[in-house]
Amino acid sequence: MPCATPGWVKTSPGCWPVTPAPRCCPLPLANNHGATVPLSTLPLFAALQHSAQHLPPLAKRFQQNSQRAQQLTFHFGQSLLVDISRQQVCTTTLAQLCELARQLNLPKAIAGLFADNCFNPSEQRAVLHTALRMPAGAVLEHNGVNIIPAVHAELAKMRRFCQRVHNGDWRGYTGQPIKDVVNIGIGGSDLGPAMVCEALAPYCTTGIRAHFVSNIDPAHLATTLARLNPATTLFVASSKSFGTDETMSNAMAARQWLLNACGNPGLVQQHFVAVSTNQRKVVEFGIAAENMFEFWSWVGGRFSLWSAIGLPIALAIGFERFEELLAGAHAMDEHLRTMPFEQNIPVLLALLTVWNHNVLGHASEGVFPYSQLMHRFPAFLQQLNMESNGKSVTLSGEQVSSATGPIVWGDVGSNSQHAFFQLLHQGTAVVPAEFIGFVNSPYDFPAHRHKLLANMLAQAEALAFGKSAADVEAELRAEGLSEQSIAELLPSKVMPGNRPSTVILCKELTPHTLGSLIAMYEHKTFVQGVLWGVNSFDQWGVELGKKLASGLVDTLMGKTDAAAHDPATQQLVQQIFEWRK
Ligand SMILES: O=P(O)(O)OC[C@H]1O[C@](O)(CO)[C@@H](O)[C@@H]1O
Repeated sequence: MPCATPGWVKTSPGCWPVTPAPRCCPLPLANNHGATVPLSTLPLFAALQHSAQHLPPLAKRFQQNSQRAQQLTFHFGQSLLVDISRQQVCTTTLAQLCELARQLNLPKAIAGLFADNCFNPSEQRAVLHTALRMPAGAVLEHNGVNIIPAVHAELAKMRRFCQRVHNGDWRGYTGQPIKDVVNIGIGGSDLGPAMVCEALAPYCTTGIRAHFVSNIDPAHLATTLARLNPATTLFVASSKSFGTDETMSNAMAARQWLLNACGNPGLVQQHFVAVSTNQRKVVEFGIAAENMFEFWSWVGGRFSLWSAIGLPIALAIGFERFEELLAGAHAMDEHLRTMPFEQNIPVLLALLTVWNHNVLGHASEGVFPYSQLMHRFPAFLQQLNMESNGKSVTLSGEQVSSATGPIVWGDVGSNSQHAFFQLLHQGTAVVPAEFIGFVNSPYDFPAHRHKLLANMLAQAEALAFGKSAADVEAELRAEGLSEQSIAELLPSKVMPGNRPSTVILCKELTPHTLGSLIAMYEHKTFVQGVLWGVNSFDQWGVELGKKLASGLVDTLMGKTDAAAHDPATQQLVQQIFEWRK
């Protein structure tokens, strides 16, 4: 944001309305974790573009190299592998991409991420979410103070709280133990915990049911409360800023619901805890400071599920399982920090985005978990990646010279096969796909499990190798079709193939594996941002809409005129007034 003082930048806590008032801070002179030159100006990038003009078909690549599948499969421990052999790359391309990353300062940026040297300049904040999953004995200094003891002190507070809830020592206004926990938050204060609780449903054995309310649509809160007993319900008001309108409105309405039931404001305390960085606002809201779980400005909202924002996860799956999630993420941190780029999974995945998006021009990335439990994973990834890398200016404020964040989208398999995979196979847009599969499942119906994985494998194969005109013709001929019918049907039945995909195969969906998988995508996002030279840790693009919405609330409540708005908005406001009951 521009500021009156040249070379300075206006910052805010990243929420609206902004309190305290925006302040001015010096802009760092040099960016300390991004590429110092644009990707597109490097001779190596031109070489990659040149090589992309003559890509052999995937079928030919496999024919010519019998070791291709093994050479392009990367293992993470004993329970996760990433197979990129169906991407339009060879080992030479990968070596060039890795060299490109080195030329774009990636080694320094990765080291910086683990050493308090990764910075979010437009909000004047450090980026230290990896500290949240470091073991107790680790040391990570921020402003001269080792922050790991504070991280573990907060984890210990969460553990004690979980024990009290699980043992039935934390009781509601009638003296009954808590049975349901409702997380009230949005964006990073909702998507991560909601996704993890759903993904780890088989581990939700503590007897505490977790619910999530995020939307300002009253249907979300109303339908959730309708299923609950206020006497046995605990609310977790979750907001980094404790100023987000949706969360505050839902939290206030939930408090009123509780008050209506118990009739005594003093008893509401037993049903509300908060997770935030803003103690003043939490206390102003009426939640006691001792019932607040803290995290820190150096944790970005979309990277925060490892902090106290993960409290509903720990309540649902138990604290020990939550620690396994953290350990899985830490293992991926170590992988990113120590592995050479040529075997570094998050780095390779980010480089494949550069290859597919910047070199080959594919505008979106599809992510398809073959797991019903991973239903919310694409939505989580959308915030993680698109809020981080949907940027058009570099860290130093210049317009970017190449495309940044692709559109990330997806849904679970096999459902998505019956919805939009047609476009993936035969549409004019090529969508690089990431398939995520799990070999084992705690559920019965073994035949279903075989079918699920078979479908995933089949999709990757069909995308890569397609079906040639010769094969289609032979098939139609075998069916005894006339020459005319064959000629008519053939074009619609040919599958072009050569459509890139990655298969991420995991042994089982455990807390540890899920932690690693999420951290893998966090690091993929971070590395992409470094390669594009953007600030992956701010989100100024969402602010204008929040401000306009606030003004329009007054208009819809009849307090202000719509005249200040554009003609299209005025017309719609008029229609709302006419139709409103
Ligand atoms: O946790 P908070 O401060 O309520 O913010 C919620 C979400 O809103 C955003 O700021 C975007 O509006 C996200 O970045 C964040 O995760």
